[in-house]
Amino acid sequence: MRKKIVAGNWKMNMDYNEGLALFSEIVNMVKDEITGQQQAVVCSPFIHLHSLAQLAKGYDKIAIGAQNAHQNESGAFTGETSAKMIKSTGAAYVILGHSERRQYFGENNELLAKKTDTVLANGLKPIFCIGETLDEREANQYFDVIKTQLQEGLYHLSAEQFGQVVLAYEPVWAIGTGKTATSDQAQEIHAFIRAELAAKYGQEVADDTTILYGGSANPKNAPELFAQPDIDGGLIGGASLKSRDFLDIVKVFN
Ligand SMILES: O=C[C@H](O)COP(=O)(O)O
Repeated sequence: MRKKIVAGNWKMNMDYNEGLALFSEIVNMVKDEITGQQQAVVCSPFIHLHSLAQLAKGYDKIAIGAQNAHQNESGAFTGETSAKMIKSTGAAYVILGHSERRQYFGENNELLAKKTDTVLANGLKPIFCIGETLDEREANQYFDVIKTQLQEGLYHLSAEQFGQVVLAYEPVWAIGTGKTATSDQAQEIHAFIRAELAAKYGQEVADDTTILYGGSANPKNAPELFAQPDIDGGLIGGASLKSRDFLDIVKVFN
């Protein structure tokens, strides 16, 4: 049975103290209100990781993640953060290939394949993002775009390695725009992704892979999105910055 996950992506928000205050609220709510088997993950800026991991100690329903990692193990890469450093904070997940990294920092599938290897080698789980832009959707290229992102970014992994990967489908046109994919649109792509995984790795691996939806998800639309058979949770941006909204989304799986 695959894991249900609701991951918050704080992006470049929250100074150190604001982040700790928000996370403390989240931990209290998770502890008191989560009755299901779902996992809440908070992906914060690097500066918060260690402190959040300390606050989360002893609560298995909440885990910490980073939003990026360098592809090299260590070295002269001023300003970068390695997977080993992230692991040492107590974090368990790393978002890779978010569309903002692809768009603003030039991250392509080839680079993301290397980052995935480094993250896995350090015992972290990638939350690997894929999804089409508005132009690609309007040109009806979205299935091809997603297939290529999977092939070039992840298909070099063995089935065993792939078992550590969480996927996040994020249509770029729905991120931060208030324009959510309909549950039917999202389900169509999630089912497509799962069929692709079955063709590559077999049905068992496909059935065990958690595939999140991201893009203007909120407490109102999450119940319908998460009710779809192939949507196993969400990668939440804006709504993860408010503890009540984030928790209400996590609670959809109670
Ligand atoms: O990583 C999260 C996604 O980019 C979604 O962001 P959003 O919920 O603000 O649209």
